[in-house]
Amino acid sequence: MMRSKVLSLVPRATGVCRHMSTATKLTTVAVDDKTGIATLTMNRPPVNGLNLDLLRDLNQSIGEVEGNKSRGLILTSSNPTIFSAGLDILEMYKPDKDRIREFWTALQDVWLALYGSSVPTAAAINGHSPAGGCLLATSCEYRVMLPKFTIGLNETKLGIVAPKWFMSSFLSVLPRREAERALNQGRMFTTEEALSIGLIDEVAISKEQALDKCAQFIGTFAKVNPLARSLTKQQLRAVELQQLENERAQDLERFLFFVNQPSVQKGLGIYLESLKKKAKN
Ligand SMILES: CC/C=C\CCC/C=C/C(=O)SCCNC(=O)CCNC(=O)[C@H](O)C(C)(C)COP(=O)(O)OP(=O)(O)OC[C@H]1O[C@@H](n2cnc3c(N)ncnc32)[C@H](O)[C@@H]1OP(=O)(O)O
Repeated sequence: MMRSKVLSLVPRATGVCRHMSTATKLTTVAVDDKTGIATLTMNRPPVNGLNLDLLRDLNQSIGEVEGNKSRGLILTSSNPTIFSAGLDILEMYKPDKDRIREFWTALQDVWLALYGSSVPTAAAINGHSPAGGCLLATSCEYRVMLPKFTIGLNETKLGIVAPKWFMSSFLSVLPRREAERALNQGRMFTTEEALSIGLIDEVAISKEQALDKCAQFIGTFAKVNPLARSLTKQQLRAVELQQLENERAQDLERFLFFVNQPSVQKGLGIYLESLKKKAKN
């Protein structure tokens, strides 16, 4: 049996105010004593929407894994049908002007930390993974997904535009022609389609099997010099990482300008309503 050391496992607060800042954790990190692999689990009901609090916790947890000499990181979800619904639209709809800056900055931080992580990373995608969920999955080096779910960057379908660094992660996984078409169409892929196009690496029949397969992938580096491996990864990813580092401020301003356009706000409102109606039916 796996002996896990839970590094941070604090119950979630039941507060209802969406802008409430809490000291509670929306992620947990468990390190397997035998393999040394850390499993980072997102736990923000109902859909792991990436709000400011979850992004901050993710960033802190990735930092914890970097700091605790783990052999690798597996990203997954405690929700049995949703990996992550992507960015929490409530953060972007009628936003608070200070909080939205912190929100986007935290998202940039998470991407820089995950895409640039020095340890091998894998995503056990145990549920739907649209937009920001797909960003997290494609920031990892390996993806194992359960059947009958969907993954993709659907931004154009929402009338919004994925930033360049979302595209970079996508392009690090898919051939350019496929990535370009999927991005322009805002296409969501089923698990089977994602496998055939190369957006995911393997299909697993259960979360447990997905975690095993991710651990096996990380295990393939056991005999590779860790410093040589991590410097190689960082060199391969340096251009995209450096580009966001250099353009962080402009990227934030671009986002703020776009999100505050009346037409974008209107579109987000309609989309939120459609999600709520769907949830009621
Ligand atoms: C202007 C911005 C500019 C640039 C930004 C560009 C980058 C953007 C990246 C993004 O990530 S945008 C977000 C994109 N995400 C989506 O389109 C996913 C939307 N959600 C779904 O498709 C589904 O909810 C699901 C994830 C497939 C899960 O389906 P399920 O049937 O299990 O749940 P349900 O739809 O009933 O939802 C439950 C509950 O959660 C609310 N919800 C869902 N997704 C979001 C979200 N992304 N943000 C906020 N809230 C979300 C949904 O409304 C329901 O709420 P309710 O219970 O209060 O009705």
